[in-house]
Amino acid sequence: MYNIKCLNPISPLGMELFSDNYQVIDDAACANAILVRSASMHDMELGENLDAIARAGAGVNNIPLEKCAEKGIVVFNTPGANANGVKEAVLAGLLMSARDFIGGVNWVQSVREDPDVAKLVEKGKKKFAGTEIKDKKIGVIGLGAIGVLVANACNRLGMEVYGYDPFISVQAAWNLSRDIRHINNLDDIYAKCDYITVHVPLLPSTEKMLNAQAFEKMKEGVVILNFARDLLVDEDALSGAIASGKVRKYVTDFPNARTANMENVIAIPHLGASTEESEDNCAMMAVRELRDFIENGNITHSVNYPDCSMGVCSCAGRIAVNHRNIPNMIAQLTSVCAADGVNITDMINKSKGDWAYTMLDLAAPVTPKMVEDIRRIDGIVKVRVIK
Ligand SMILES: NC(=O)c1ccc[n+]([C@@H]2O[C@H](COP(=O)([O-])OP(=O)(O)OC[C@H]3O[C@@H](n4cnc5c(N)ncnc54)[C@H](O)[C@@H]3O)[C@@H](O)[C@H]2O)c1
Ligand SMILES: O=C(O)[C@H](O)COP(=O)(O)O
Repeated sequence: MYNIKCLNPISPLGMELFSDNYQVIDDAACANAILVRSASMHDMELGENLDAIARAGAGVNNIPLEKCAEKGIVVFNTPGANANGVKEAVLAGLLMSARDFIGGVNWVQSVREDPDVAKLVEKGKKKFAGTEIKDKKIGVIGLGAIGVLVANACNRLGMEVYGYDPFISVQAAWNLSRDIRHINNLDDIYAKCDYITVHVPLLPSTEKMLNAQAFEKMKEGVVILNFARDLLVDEDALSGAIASGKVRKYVTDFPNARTANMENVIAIPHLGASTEESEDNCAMMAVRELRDFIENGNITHSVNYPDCSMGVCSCAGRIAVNHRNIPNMIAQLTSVCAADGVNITDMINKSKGDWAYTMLDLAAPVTPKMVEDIRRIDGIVKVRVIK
C-alpha cells in the first residue's frame, strides 16, 4: 500500500486514478508521495519514506527542489495542463485594463436601488469609457505553454504581438503563430509595447526582472500583466512607475500586502488556473506521473531529476537508483550485479545538472544484499526496488 498526502485540495478526477493499492493519509511524515498545488513546502520536514512530490500545476517555487534532489525525492509538475485556463484569465485581465468594466459594474451596484437606474446608467457611463485592444502592441515575455497561447490569442484579437524567450523550446516555437514578431532584446518590447505580459518561472535569474531600469525604458501609460509570480516585479519600482503615470495599470494574479493597496492595480486572487478544466487536467497528469514513477520507476516531467523511461516493468527485478551525476557510478552499479551473478537485461542512465537516475532490469529478483551494496556506494542518494 502506498501512502499519498495531499497538501491542497486535488480534483477528484485525478484522485480517482489511484488504484486500491493507494491510500490518502493525513500525516505527511508517513507519505510515499505528496500532491501539492501552491502550499509552501520550504519549511516542511520531508519524511524518510517520501519518494516523490507532484505539483498539480506549473510553478514549483513553493518546493525546495535542491533539498529534495539531495534526498532522492523526485519532484514533478504538469506542464501545460493549466495553460488554457491562464490564457483566458490573461485575456480577461487585458480587457479589464483597457475598459473600466470593474469601475462601471461597481458603480451600477451602488445605484441599483434608484428607480431611475436606467437613465443614470446612460448619463454616467462616460466615466468608464476605455480603449480597444485591436491594433495595440503587446509584448509577451516567456513563450512557454502559457506565453504561446496568450501570444496567439492576442494575435487573433487583432493585436500586434511581440514575443521574447531566449530559451524557447522547439515545441513552443512550432506552436507559435508566424505573425508573432520575434524579439531578441527586451528593450525592444519595452520601447514599443502598450501592454506587457510576463509568463516566465520565478527563478533567481528572473526575480525582479521588471525593475526601475525596465520601467524607465517603457512607453508612457503602459499596462503590465503579471499572471506568473509577484516577485518577478520590483514593487518599489512599480509603485514609483504607477505614481508617475508611466504604468497606467498593473494587473496581477498574485496580489500581496503591498500591491493590493496600490492605486491602479487590478488584483485578482490567483484565479489563473482555478477552472474545473485546469484543475482536472493538472490532477490527472500529476497522478499518472506519480503512478508511473511508483509502479515502474519511470520519470516524466520532473523538475529536479532527468526524465527517464523503460516502459512497464515486466522483468524479474527492476531497481531504480537516484544518484549524483559523477564519474564511475554505472561501473559500480553493474559491479554489484556482477558480484551477485545477476544478469542485467536492460538498463538506462540519464542525468540533469548535478543529479542522475539509473534503472536496471535484472534476470533475477533484487536481493536485500544488492540493495545494501548499492546504498553503500558514495554518491547514491536513494535505491528503490520496483519489483
Ligand atoms: N496564474 C496562475 O494560476 C498560473 C498558472 C500556471 C503557471 N503560472 C506561472 O506562469 C509561469 C509560466 O508557466 P508556463 O506553464 O508557461 O511555463 P513554461 O515552463 O511552459 O514556460 C516558461 C517559459 O519561460 C521561458 N523563460 C525562462 N526564463 C526566461 C527569461 N529570463 N526571459 C524570457 N523567457 C524566459 C522559458 O524558456 C519557457 O519557455 C509558471 O512558472 C508559473 O509561475 C501561473
Ligand atoms: O503555477 C501554477 O500552476 C499556478 O500558479 C496555479 O497555482 P494553483 O494550483 O495554486 O492554482
